[in-house]
Amino acid sequence: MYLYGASGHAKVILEILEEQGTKVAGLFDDNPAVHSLWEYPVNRYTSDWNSKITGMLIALGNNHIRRKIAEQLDVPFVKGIHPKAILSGRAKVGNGTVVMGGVTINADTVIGRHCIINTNASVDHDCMIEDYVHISPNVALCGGISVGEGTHIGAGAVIKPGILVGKWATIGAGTVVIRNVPDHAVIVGNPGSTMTRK
Ligand SMILES: CC(=O)SCCNC(=O)CCNC(=O)[C@H](O)C(C)(C)COP(=O)(O)OP(=O)(O)OC[C@H]1O[C@@H](n2cnc3c(N)ncnc32)[C@H](O)[C@@H]1OP(=O)(O)O
Repeated sequence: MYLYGASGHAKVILEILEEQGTKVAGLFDDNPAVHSLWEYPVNRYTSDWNSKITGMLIALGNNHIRRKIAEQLDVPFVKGIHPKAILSGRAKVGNGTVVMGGVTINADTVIGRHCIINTNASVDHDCMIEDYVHISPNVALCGGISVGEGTHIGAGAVIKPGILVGKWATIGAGTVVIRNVPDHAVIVGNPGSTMTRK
């Protein structure tokens, strides 16, 4: 089992895998100055590794970069689920996705591939979360919400039931979303509205 990315996000994923009892052989990072993370070796990735890798998670928080790396690598992706996350037996989680400690995912919710469901987030019943989404710490998604590919929901945001959030949108930290969000929008505040700069 290997991770791609040797940042702070990788530290959290490493500890999930340690808790799961999954043996991690090492990490990859594009920065040639990085040779280890804790006791784990960090290598540069080349296609020679493809046949040696039986499980991989991409430990990169940026949704665009995570998609780029996922599309480049020809390896099997696995999921990482913290033992102290609460997952309904009727929820589905795609490969490449990580679910951090304290998360709750309720019935009939579907989470796509290469998502991050971060510490203490709550994703309630009947939600549909597409690939490469990051749901940050302490986010509350009520029931029946859809979140499009690549969207980042900032820490502590709250989204009202049944809301549709578009693709590659950004919801600022602490935002309260009460209306549907178009693709690529940046929404902040309470009630949430399009971000403007002075
Ligand atoms: C484990 C982990 O760490 S997971 C990582 C979780 N990360 C997050 O939750 C970060 C979420 N990111 C944010 O909230 C950011 O502020 C963003 C993406 C919404 C905006 O970032 P930037 O583009 O750098 O915007 P910037 O900081 O220049 O702010 C622009 C304006 O919007 C306002 N603004 C920015 N973010 C917010 C917010 N979350 N809520 C309300 N207003 C905001 C600013 O006050 C500023 O207003 P002003 O021009 O009147 O002073």
